[in-house]
Amino acid sequence: MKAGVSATESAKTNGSYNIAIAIDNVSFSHNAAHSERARLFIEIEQWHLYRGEHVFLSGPSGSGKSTFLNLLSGTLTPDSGTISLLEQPFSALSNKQRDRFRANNIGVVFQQFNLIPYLSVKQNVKAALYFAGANIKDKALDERILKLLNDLQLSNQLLNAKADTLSVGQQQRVAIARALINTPDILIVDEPTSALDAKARDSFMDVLKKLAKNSALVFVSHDPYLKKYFSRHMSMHQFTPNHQKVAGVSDASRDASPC
Ligand SMILES: Nc1ncnc2c1ncn2[C@@H]1O[C@H](COP(=O)(O)OP(=O)(O)OP(=O)(O)O)[C@@H](O)[C@H]1O
Repeated sequence: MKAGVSATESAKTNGSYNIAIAIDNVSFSHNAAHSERARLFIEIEQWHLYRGEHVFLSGPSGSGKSTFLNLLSGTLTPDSGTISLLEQPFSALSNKQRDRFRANNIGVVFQQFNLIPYLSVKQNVKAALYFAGANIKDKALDERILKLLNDLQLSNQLLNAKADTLSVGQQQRVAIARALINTPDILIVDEPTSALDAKARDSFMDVLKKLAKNSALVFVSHDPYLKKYFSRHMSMHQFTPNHQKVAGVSDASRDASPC
């Protein structure tokens, strides 16, 4: 059992919960004192995402997408209301428990990938296992890393290459491997395809959708082309009703069944 989340973990083992993310009456705004920019107000009465459900979130630059993702991953705290992941309200966890919960249950792919440049591909992926409390000397983990990298079409020869020697597309795949190695129930992916050409973008989406099949996936992108991969679409302006109107993207649409 993982520290501080025993009820959640036992539910996870039994597969007894279906809602991966639940948001209730949340409001948030950045501290105006720290910003001369237009102030963003996020207000969400009720929102949830099921296990295995994949949602496409869009909105123009500055509309609050990254802020929303930071609320979901617990790196920002709402001013009011509750965000629960796997039925665990974040507010009930200490900082240490929150870090461990995040490492065990949430995979994040950042816009800039955030790989550790001087570590190898293998070491970057292993770091995620380490933070989740795994015994990284276990040889079986090396097999798991290799398999995942192969699934992501990364050559074995790159295993010991330093992250800062990789192409952008290769870095992106390592970032996905790092996010998926703990088989997270929740996957948060922020603008991952901006550096890819059309062919690489399609192949990336196919692999991501397949590997994230059982995870709740929140996928942020400016690229309307990618909407076709998702049956549920949202625009950030649904969450910012009292902020300036955000142009461009249609309101939520949702299939009855998960993607
Ligand atoms: N730490 C902060 N303090 C104050 N304001 C902030 C902070 N971070 C973001 N903001 C403001 O909140 C708003 C939303 O920013 P955010 O980065 O969430 O938008 P975004 O939709 O992710 O943009 P992009 O697509 O360019 O990444 C912007 O007006 C931004 O200036």
